[in-house]
Amino acid sequence: MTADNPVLSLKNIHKAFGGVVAIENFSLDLHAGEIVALVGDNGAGKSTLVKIISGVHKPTSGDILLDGTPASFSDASSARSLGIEVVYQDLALADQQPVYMNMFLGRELTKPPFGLLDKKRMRRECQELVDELDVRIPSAGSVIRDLSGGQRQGIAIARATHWASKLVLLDEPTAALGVAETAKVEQLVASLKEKNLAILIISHSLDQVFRLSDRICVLRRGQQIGVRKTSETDKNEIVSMITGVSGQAA
Ligand SMILES: Nc1ncnc2c1ncn2[C@@H]1O[C@H](COP(=O)(O)OP(=O)(O)OP(=O)(O)O)[C@@H](O)[C@H]1O
Repeated sequence: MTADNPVLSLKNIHKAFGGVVAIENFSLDLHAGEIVALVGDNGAGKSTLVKIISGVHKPTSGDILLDGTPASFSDASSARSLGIEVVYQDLALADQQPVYMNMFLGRELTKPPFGLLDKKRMRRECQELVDELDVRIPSAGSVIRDLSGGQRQGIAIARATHWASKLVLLDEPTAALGVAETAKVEQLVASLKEKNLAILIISHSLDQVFRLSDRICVLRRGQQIGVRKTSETDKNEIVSMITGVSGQAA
C-alpha cells in the first residue's frame, strides 16, 4: 500500500431520514497528513456526514473504505476502535473531572492485581501529551470546569489525537472561542498533520478554512458540489459553490 492510498474513501453515500434526503451520492477520499474542510450552508448535510463517518448513522446506501478495506460501523464505538475520533461542538468533557481522567474517559488505565485506576500513569501520560501538543493548562490535574473555552477545546482535540490512529473529525472546533483562543486551536489543528492523521474539519469561517485546509469540499443540499485544492481557489469561488449563486465573497 502506498502513502497515496486514501485513509478513508466514501463512495456514493446516500442517507435519507424517512422522506428527507440528507446526503445524496456523496464521494470523497481523505489522505493521511492532510486537512480537508467540509463547508456548506445550514442544513447542507455536514453533520450528517460526520455522523456517518463516525458510526453514529448508517448510510442508506454507499460504501465506506478504511485503508482500502470495506468498513461497516455498527456504532460510534466500532468506528473509534478502528481509529476514527470526533470532536463535537459540545466537547463531551466531564466538567467535574481532572484533565487526565478526561483524556482516558472510557479507556481508563488500571493496574494489577485488583484493576484499580492507575491515576499516576494516566496523569503522567496526559501531561506528556499536552506538553507535546503545547496545550497550555496549569496541570494534568486541573479540573475541566476551571479551564477556559480554548483550553477545553485543546483538551478535547488532544484526546481525539491521542486515540485516533487514522482520522480526526472536527465539527466547528472554534465556534465558541475568541480570537486569541481560535488562533491557538488552529495552531494545534495544523500540528496534527505531522502526526500523519487525516483531518476533516467542518467550519463556517471561510477565513479559517483558507488558513488551515489543504482541500475544500463543498456540500449543498446533500450533494457534493466539488472539491478544490485550497491553493488553487479563492473565497469567491467557494461562496458561489456554497450558495449556487455566482458573485463576490463578503
Ligand atoms: N436525525 C435526523 N432526522 C431527520 N432529519 C435529519 C436528521 N439529521 C439531519 N436531518 C436533516 O438532514 C439535513 C442535513 O442536516 P445536517 O444537520 O447534516 O446539516 P448541516 O450541514 O450540519 O447543518 P448546520 O450547519 O446547520 O449544522 C437537514 O435537512 C436536516 O433537517
